[in-house]
Amino acid sequence: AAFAVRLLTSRRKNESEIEEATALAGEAEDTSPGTTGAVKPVDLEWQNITCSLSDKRGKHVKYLLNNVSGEVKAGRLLAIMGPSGSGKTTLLNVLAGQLSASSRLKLTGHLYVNGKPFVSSTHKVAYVRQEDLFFSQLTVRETLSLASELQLSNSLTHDERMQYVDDILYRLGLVSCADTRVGDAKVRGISGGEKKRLSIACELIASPSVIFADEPTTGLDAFQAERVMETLQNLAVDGHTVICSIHQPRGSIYAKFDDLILLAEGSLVYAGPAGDQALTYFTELGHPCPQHVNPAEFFADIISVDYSSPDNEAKTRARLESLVEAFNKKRSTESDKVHESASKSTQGSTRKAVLAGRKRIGWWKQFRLLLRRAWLQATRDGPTNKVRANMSISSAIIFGSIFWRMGFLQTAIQDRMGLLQVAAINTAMAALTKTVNIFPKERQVVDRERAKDSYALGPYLFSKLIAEIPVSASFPLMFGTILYPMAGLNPVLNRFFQFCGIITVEAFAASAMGLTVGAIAPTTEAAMALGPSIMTVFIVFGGYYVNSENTPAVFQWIPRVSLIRWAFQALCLNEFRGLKFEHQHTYDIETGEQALERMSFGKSSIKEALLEECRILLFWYCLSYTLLKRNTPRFQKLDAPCPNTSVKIEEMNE
Ligand SMILES: Nc1ncnc2c1ncn2[C@@H]1O[C@H](COP(=O)(O)OP(=O)(O)OP(=O)(O)O)[C@@H](O)[C@H]1O
Repeated sequence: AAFAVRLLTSRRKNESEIEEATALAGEAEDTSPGTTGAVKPVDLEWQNITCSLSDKRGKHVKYLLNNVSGEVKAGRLLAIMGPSGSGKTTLLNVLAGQLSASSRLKLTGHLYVNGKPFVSSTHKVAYVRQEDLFFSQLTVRETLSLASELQLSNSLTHDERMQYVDDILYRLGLVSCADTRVGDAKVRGISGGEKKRLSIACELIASPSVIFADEPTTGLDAFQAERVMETLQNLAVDGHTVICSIHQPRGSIYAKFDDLILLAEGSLVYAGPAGDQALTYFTELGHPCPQHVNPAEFFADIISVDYSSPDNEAKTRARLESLVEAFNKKRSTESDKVHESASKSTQGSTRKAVLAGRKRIGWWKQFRLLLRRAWLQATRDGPTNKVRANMSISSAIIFGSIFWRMGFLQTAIQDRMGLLQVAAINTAMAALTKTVNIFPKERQVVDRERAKDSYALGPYLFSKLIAEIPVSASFPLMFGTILYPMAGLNPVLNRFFQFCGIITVEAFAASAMGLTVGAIAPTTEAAMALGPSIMTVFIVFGGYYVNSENTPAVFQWIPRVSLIRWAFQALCLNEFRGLKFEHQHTYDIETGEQALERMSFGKSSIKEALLEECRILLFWYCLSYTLLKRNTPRFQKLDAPCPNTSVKIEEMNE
């Protein structure tokens, strides 16, 4: 059935045939829930959407959207245009049911899906955001395959799934770059336009009926922008309902729009068919579009307020107000007809409104898929791994040269302790900075995927931990293998292995702390500032600078939670037990055990210190889990307007 839809719709583009094709898809979807690719036709209608912003004391500040109404039918491409700050993204978010919740916002209005009131929990929409975020080391095909495995029904065989992915690659013109890695700032991957089309492709996997795209051409050159819009147009032709916000598109792009909404300062200036009808409407109001001028530029000119001088501002504002008023008048005369057609579509609709709620795949399957992705991401990230390897080797050589063959003189006791503290700090810092550098960006991708209910947080965090063990363990091992013999640490083979084991566990604890920092901090920059600051406190209470017995009572909890302290303590116990030092005076330290007594480590064991380190690791993991869970995005509720809202808005306009 899916195939029939595409064949029918790609060859014949007139509306009645699209209706026929989408109806066929709808029926197929109703009878066979495992089918992919079928698009249920969805008409959206919204009435009197008003979004107001108030200050902290609840006083009204401004309207982000002011009594906005409109509609879009299945198989049509609607463009929302308007100057910057006019409310395009806000309207798009409201229609997608994804306006971020805020106590300062109040959202009222009506939203209908195929004539039925919108219910957020049962509606599935695709939302292509402005920023394209992916796992950079996966290829285009791998990215899509994983999305398909996470989002599609279990009843599909591997071959069917691959066929489906190939089909989407083909439809979105991504075949030529299917096996190219997505790439990032460090490694060049696919182009900006290809990234945007990949974003659309990922959203298409679940065959959403409605596709929202927020400024899909921003940052693209003219050719790429044209291709992206062509893709959206084709999707509309395939039966999807497509709504995008866009800034001043060029003429050839404007020609692709079926419907148009013009917004200015949150108010409607026009809503209706694009093309000649829109131009005729403005001509009738005394604003003809000059010949050979791009209509999109013409609209931008007449609905923008010019702030270059008070005179210009007054003039352009008066023009804008008259346009808003004229459209309100037009709308109020048409409103009776709109209500009639809305009630007809409610009665006529026998199919379910939109995509039915999809069942998420099982925990272990999620874990396996995410483990594979995390593994590919960790092992393929050559530049990052190379930098980490170079850092581990060079810091080991530098510290090894400074603490070269320390020997067993009295002075070597201080040197050994200094080196062990430096090793603990270096290991923790390297693991922390790597995580806080990468995780905030990865979190954005994960947040988006989780908003689509692709997987749960548990399998994600667990798979990340497991996948990173071999890669993350290799750097402390490199560091230890070079440093240990250079510095002449305890020359027993077993002690060397324990040294490597301790710093590896510490690296994981620091990495888990990095996850928590990344979960709190809004940006990578904030995480990079916060992470090392917290670590500095742990360094101060790391056992070397302040003896735990001299720690003021109020701070005594800090050494207990300091991952540096437990790593340092374990390293000291591993190093000093059984060592003998040359001594001349009675007050000299003769044995390693005496040195440990001085540090107040005498009564503890490596096992106990390692257990504490593991507890800290677990604590940071659990905290990251809780914080990430709490950060699940919340969306603003759409309330019904008060009966006298329209009066209030009219009063405000006056
Ligand atoms: N949560 C919010 N709190 C306060 N102000 C907001 C919020 N969301 C949006 N705004 C304000 O509402 C106005 C409309 O914002 P919106 O992002 O919808 O505009 P836009 O037309 O998409 O702009 P652009 O084209 O520049 O992206 C702007 O003035 C913006 O600052």
